[in-house]
Formats: sequence, structure tokens, C-alpha cells
Amino acid sequence: MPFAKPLPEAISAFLDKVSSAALPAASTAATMQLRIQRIRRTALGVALAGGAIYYMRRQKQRASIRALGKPVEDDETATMKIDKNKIKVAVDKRFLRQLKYIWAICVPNWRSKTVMILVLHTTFLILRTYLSVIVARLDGRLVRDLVAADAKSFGKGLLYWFAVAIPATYTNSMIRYLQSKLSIALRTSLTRHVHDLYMENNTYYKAINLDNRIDGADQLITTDINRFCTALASLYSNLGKPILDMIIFNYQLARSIGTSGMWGLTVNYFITASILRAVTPSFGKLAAVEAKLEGDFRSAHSRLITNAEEIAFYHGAHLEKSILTRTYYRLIKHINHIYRIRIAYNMFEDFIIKYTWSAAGLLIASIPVFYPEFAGARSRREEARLAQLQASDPANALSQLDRKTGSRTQGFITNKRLMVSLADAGGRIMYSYKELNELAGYTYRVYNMLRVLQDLHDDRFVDTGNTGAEYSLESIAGKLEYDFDGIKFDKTPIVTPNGDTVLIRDLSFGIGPGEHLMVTGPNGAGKTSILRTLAGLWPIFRGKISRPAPGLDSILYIPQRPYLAIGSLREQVIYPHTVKQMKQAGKTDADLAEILKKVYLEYIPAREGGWDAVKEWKDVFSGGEKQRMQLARLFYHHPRFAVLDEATSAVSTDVEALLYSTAKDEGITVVTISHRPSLFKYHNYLLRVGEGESGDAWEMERIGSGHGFMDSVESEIRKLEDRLGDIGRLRSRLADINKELSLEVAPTGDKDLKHAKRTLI
Ligand SMILES: Nc1ncnc2c1ncn2[C@@H]1O[C@H](COP(=O)(O)OP(=O)(O)OP(=O)(O)O)[C@@H](O)[C@H]1O
Repeated sequence: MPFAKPLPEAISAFLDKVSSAALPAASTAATMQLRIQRIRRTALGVALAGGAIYYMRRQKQRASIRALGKPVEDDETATMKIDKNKIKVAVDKRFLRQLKYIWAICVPNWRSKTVMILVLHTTFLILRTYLSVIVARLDGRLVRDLVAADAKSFGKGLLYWFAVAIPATYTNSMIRYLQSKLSIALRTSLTRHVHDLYMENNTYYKAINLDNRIDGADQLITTDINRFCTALASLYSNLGKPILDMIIFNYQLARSIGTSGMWGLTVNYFITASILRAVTPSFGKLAAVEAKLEGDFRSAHSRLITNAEEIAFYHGAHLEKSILTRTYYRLIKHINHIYRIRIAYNMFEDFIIKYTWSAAGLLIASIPVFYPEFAGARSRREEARLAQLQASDPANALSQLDRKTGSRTQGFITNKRLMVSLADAGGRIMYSYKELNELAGYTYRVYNMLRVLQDLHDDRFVDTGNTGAEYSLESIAGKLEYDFDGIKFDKTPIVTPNGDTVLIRDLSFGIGPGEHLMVTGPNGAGKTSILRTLAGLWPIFRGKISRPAPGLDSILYIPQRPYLAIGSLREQVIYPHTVKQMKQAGKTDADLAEILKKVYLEYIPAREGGWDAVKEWKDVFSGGEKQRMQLARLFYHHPRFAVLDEATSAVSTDVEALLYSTAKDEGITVVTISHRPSLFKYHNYLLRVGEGESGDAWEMERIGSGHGFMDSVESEIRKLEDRLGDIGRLRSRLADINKELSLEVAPTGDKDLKHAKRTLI
């Protein structure tokens, strides 16, 4: 029954067998003494490891205090916009706190998949260390048999060698595989968490429009999270394995080379570790800056793709190219700087780790040969056994000498291999410090993003520089009331999100079902901003807004810039419904064809190859077609209220008229933002914004049919004429000022005149 035992147990039993075959068992009489010695050595190993950890921590603390000058709080990181000059990254307590925060997201509980992968990964790491010890001993045994010309034992050793090779190679591949799996599991947890935060509660909109703490959220989510997870997963095996190796190899070596050798090794290790630490550049900060510059380069390209047509019309390629090149060179300059720093650092690192440590290792491995009295218990025992043999059979001196040489060779080869592995482990811990620094850089970026997204998701905004001003993000006092069958603003100012511009002062109006409203006013007066505030995208600083509950069938916004989604032609009409939702709503392709008829797009399915055709729709439809496709969504979702923001500006007036009458016939109450007086007649109320001296006043009036409508148009004309009259008055005032200035300041010269004008203006 070869698989009767559980697999790890079976492997362990097999390895024990191999190892005991490779190493002659201790005599029964000496077992107790041997155990006591083992316990003592284990205690020594643990004490050494503890000392090592304490020493490293002290060094890290000192370095971080040096680097930061003063302690930096977590929250400062979260409120800080990532700025190349402000990035403070170090392997310190703050880094550990940030890592802990991210870790809690990646591993929410001990039953998660990541924990399973981690346990499996750790098991294989331990197994690999154990196998390395066995290989070291087998190597020593093989060379011993070779020197002693013992063909039988040599052949047996070779067989064991191959027997160990199978689990060893399997272990190595599994470690690599599990490392990748760990990275993917971490990335999946983080990405899912970020998507939840980012796509809920309009966080993605707030991150771009209301808050400037993170820029390039796309780069952070797609690239930085990946880099963080890869670095963390590889660090676990690159740091966890050598630490384990150090403990086990130290223990094994202590048995051969004795405590003085071990002290030598430890002292050598700490001296070189301190030197390396002192000369290690700040790789964490360099990595964080590199990630930021990569993000800038990527977003410059995204902008080009998004605005390709506009740029082509303007012949803007030359300027855009210079922007792309500038962003690229900024990135490359930084990467080159990192590479230059690395040349000197890598040279020094190699010299210390590869050459200095090898020399120290050779010296220490020679202790049992040259100074057996300082050697470990195992070597002393072996020497004593050989001396005894020589004394009992002096006639066979030559054979004894051979035996002695063979035994010493075995000891030396085993020790050397262990030492090489130990140096390798130490080296990897050193190299890992550089990786740890880089991980600190990625951790900083990912943590910062997570904290900001969480803040925005929970509507927590930070000081935007206008604390204490009339309106600020920290003092939002307005109310939003749902479940109102209409749209009502009650003394609500329309203010830009950072609170510094009041676009419309204390807006108050209300409409109910069937009361169509048109909003008009000059460019930039805040018409679309009314909708942003109504939709909850912008904060309601004061007052109250009442509106229907969110839902595609209660209130639907048709924005100024048409949006066409990724997907089939069908999905353009039903957006943001999925095909499943369309079926659940009982709609068919025939219904969609009817809807397209209403917006005069009935020819589209035949032209584009059917409802399932998938294209880059924003490049396929003309400007008017895009707008009509948006209106098709209106007839598909059939909301009680529809808010149209210049949604028919590219549609001919006759088609526009038909669209409006269809919408009204179907019982949809429309709120239109437009400059076109021709649309007045489809509405009952007119809201004019951008009125008054400072442009933040508003006026609501009723538009009736016949007389009432004409009154509205006439009043519009009168207002425009008043404004034109104002231009004459302003011109004459400017002329007066110029005249007065030239009289008063002219004698002191031209330069002073310019200065005086600038000051006055
Ligand atoms: N995210 C934002 N942060 C700060 N200010 C903004 C933001 N978005 C828009 N604004 C500013 O708010 C003002 C009003 O913009 P809005 O889009 O409401 O104008 P509008 O009346 O609809 O103009 P138009 O008729 O040209 O469409 C503009 O001056 C604009 O610069």
C-alpha cells in the first residue's frame, strides 16, 4: 500500500530513510548524550537567530529615524497627493502598518484561499531546506567514497542522489508555481476590493472630479497593484526561505565546525550586513517615483486615443508628440538614474556576498582540519574514532590514513556545501532588503490609493485648502430627499466641488409630473452643474433637494457628450441594462427596432450587420446618430423624468420637434438644458441662470402657449439687448480709466504706466 499514509507524512518518512541511509546512525549508548548536545545546539541556534532579528530591527529603526527626521502619521500619507518630492518611503513602522492594512484586505480570514496557498508554499519551502541538507551530506559522502575508492558505496550514493533529485525538482517547481498563485490570489482580492470601492457610490467620479489626491487611478489599479502583489509574493519566498535556511544550516554547521566557527560566521554576517545597509540607496522611493512616472506616460497615451479625432482635426500631432516624448524622457531619465545607482551598489554587493563571504566560509570550514580542538562535536567524534582505529591496528597505517583523508574530505565537502548554502541564504536576505525597499514603495502607492478610495466612497473629504470658507467639502450641510414625485430645489446653492465658486445662489424651484422645464443661460453659468448636484455627483452644500429615488425608470440623464459602451448594437440601445435584464423586462429585438424607429434610426441594424454586431461605436455613428442613440435609451427605459443636457444639439430641428412630442406623448416629463429658443414651446417653465451683475442670480417663469411663449422669447430678446447696451457703457468706462491713468502716470514713463494699469486691473 504505497499511499496508505498521507502524502506529507509519506514524503517525510521517505526522506528520513534516505537521510539515515546517507548518515551512519549514532550508537545506542551515545544516544542520550547526543540528544542533550542537540538540545544545547538548538538553543544556541535560536539564540543566534533571535540576536540576528533584534540587531536587524535596531538597525532599521535607526535608519528610518534618520530618513524621516520625525515620525509620520498614517493619515498624513492618506491625505497626501503623490508628489515626487514629498514621497517618504522607508522600511519602517509606517510601512509595516500600511502592509498590515493591505494584508487585512487580501486575507480577510484564516479560511481564505490565500492562507491555503501560503501554508502549502511554506511547507514546500521547509521541504526544500530539508532536502538541501540531505544533498549536502550526500555530496560529502560521494566525494569521500571517491577518495577512498569505494565503488560499491559510491554507486549506492549515486542512487540516493537520484532518489533525492525527484522530490527536490518537484519541490522547486511547486515553489515557483505557488509563488505565482500567491501573487494572483493577492491581486484578485485587492482588485475585487478596489473595484467594489471604485464603482460604488460614484467613487470613480469623485476621484476624478472632487478630489485630487490620487492621479492616474487606472495605472494604480491595473499596474501598481500587480507590482505590489508580485513583489510581496516573491519577497515571502525570497526572505522566508533564507531565514529558514539560516536557522537550519547554522544548526547543522554548528555540529561540525563548533561554536567558535559559528561565532566567526555570525560576526562576519553582521559586519557585512551593517556595511550593506549603510550603503543601500532608497530603492523604495525610487520605485514609487518610477511607478508614478509610468502612470503619467500611460495616461498621456490614453488621452491621445480618447481624443484622436479632435487632435487630428486640429493637426495637433506635433504638440501631442512633444507631450508624449517629454513624459517618456522624464520616465527614462529616472530609470537611467536607478540603473546608474545600481551599478555601484551591485558591484559592492557582489564583492561582499560572493567573494568576502566565500573566503570567510573557506576559512571557517578549515577549522576541523587545522584546529580539531575547536571543531564541533561530530568532527571531534570522527577524529577520535579514527585515532582509536589507528592505535588498535597500527600495521594497517596506510589504509587508516586513507580513511582519515576520506572522512576529512567528506566533512569538508559537506561543510562547504552547507556554508555555500548559508552564504547564499545570507546573500538572499541582503538582496531581499533591496526588494523590501521596493515593496515599501509599491505599498505606499497602493495603501494611499486604498485609503483615498475608502474616504471618497464614504464621502469623507479632506481639507482642500479652503477650510473656513463659506463652502468647503468638510462642511456639507445640504440634504437630499428621495421618494418625491417631482424635482424640487429649496434654497440650494450650486457650488463647484472645491467650494470656491458659487455658480448659482440659493436656487429654489419645483416641478411635478407633466411640468416640463427648460433651463437656459450663458456658457459656464452652471446649467449642467444643476444636474450634477441633482444627481448627487456634486455636494449639496446647503438647502434641500427633493427628487424621485434613483432608478432608470424614475429619472434618466442624457448627457451632453454621448456615451457609447463596449458591446453589441443591442447593448447600445439598452445601456446600462444587460441582455439578461432586457429579457427579464420582457423586451425583444422587435421592441428595440420599434424604439429605433421613434428616433429615426431604423436603418442602423441592417447597416451595421444586425443586433449582435460589435464595433467601436463611437467611431461608427455620426454626431447626430450618437445623440439619437442616446434618445433611444430614453424610450427603452421609459423614465418618469428625463433630463436632457443639450442632448439634441446635433439633431435637425424637425426631427427634434418629433422627438419631443413623442416623449411627451409617452408621459415622460422632460427637463431640458439648451440655448435654443425653438425648444421653449415644448416646456411649461423656463429657468434662466447666469442672471444679475455677478451672474449667480436666476429667474423662473412660466411658458404658456401662444402669448406666454411669445412673452418668453421677447423677454429673452430684451435681456440680450440690455446686455449689448452694457457693452457700450463698459467700453466708455474703460476709455475713462485709460484717460485718467495717462494723465496721472504718464510723466513717470511707460513701464510705470503698465504697472499701474496692472495693479488697477
Ligand atoms: N469638476 C469641476 N470642478 C470645478 N469646477 C468645475 C468642474 N466642472 C465644471 N466646473 C466649472 O463650473 C462652471 C459651470 O459649468 P457647467 O458645465 O455647469 O456650465 P454650463 O452652464 O452647462 O455651460 P455650457 O452651456 O457651456 O454647457 C464652469 O465654469 C466650469 O469650469
